[in-house]
Amino acid sequence: MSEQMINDSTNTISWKSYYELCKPKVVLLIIFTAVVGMFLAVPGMVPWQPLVFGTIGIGLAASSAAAINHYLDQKFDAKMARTKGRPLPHGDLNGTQVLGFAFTIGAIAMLVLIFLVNELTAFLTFLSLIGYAVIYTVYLKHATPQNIVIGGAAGAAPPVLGWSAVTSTIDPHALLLFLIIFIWTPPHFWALAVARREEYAKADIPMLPVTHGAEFTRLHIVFYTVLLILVSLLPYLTGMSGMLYLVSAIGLGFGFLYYAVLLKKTADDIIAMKAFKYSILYLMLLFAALLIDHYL
Ligand code: HEM
Ligand SMILES: CC(C)=CCC/C(C)=C/CC/C(C)=C/COP(=O)(O)OP(=O)(O)O
Repeated sequence: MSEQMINDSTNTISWKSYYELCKPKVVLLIIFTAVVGMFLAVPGMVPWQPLVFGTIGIGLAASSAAAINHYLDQKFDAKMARTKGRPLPHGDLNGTQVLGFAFTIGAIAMLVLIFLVNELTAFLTFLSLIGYAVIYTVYLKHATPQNIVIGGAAGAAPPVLGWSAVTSTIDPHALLLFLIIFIWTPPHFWALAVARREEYAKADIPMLPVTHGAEFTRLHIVFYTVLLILVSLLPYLTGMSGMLYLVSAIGLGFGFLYYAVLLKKTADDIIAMKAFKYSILYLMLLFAALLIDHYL
């Protein structure tokens, strides 16, 4: 192989690795919930500046948080099959490269939000970034099985960030969207954690199925899913959304409950992974329903 070809393939690997640091699929859904927040903030079309610069700023901040999480978690990631192939434990990038990348895109995010969106959105986005990348990753994750319940606040922030990008306010309706993602996070994560409990135990991370057992966690998944169905009715009950949203929320919610109850009954890890995958589809479709309903 020529030197040129080796260089080309090394470059491809490193671009792929930087991309992977951003947890692109998670960040894409985060961006979608933020954009829905933007659209719901106004009756007609969102002005293009907060739409474009808000999306870039929030997306880069979330990617920066994800890259910092890769840096701070590298020793734990190396111990789990699901995460040991990540760029740091796998040796594709070194710590300096990862931190350099995270701080660069984090700084760009902040500059874009401060100068091209508004200071409130920049401040709230910074809080979310620190909330996930530092408070959750360094402290909560290793301190308590309630880690993701509390840490979920950072992941639930994007609709509030999107809304404030457009209006420069923290709107009570945006807080309803926050609440939905906040309550969605435990069943989303615990479904995966139940299936991967042995790996979390091996890495010594006190996730709920490790500290309180799989059965207790499955019960909590059912409990939070019922709570999620109730909370998801609030946009309709407060007059923010209409019939299409209500029907979608109920249908999607009972779909989630079906998996939660099936998981409780069967205690099957394959069902746990199905419930986890459904949780992602659920959030995507619920926010799509909010968006479509807004323009009906
Ligand atoms: C504290 C909060 C959260 C925790 C602990 C959590 C945990 C996880 C974990 C462990 C995975 C598996 C990743 C993998 O296999 O590499 C995952 C996947 C995923 N999460 Fe979450 N999550 C949280 C919040 C969120 C939020 C707020 C969103 C979006 C709004 C989200 C969207 C996703 C998506 C789309 C995936 C699938 C990624 C893929 O297939 O590569 N998560 N989550
Ligand atoms: C807007 C903004 C700045 C928000 C940042 C929020 C953000 C990127 C949330 C991601 C949530 C997530 C994937 C948690 C899993 O972490 P984990 O370490 O438990 O999972 P892992 O084992 O897969 O790394």
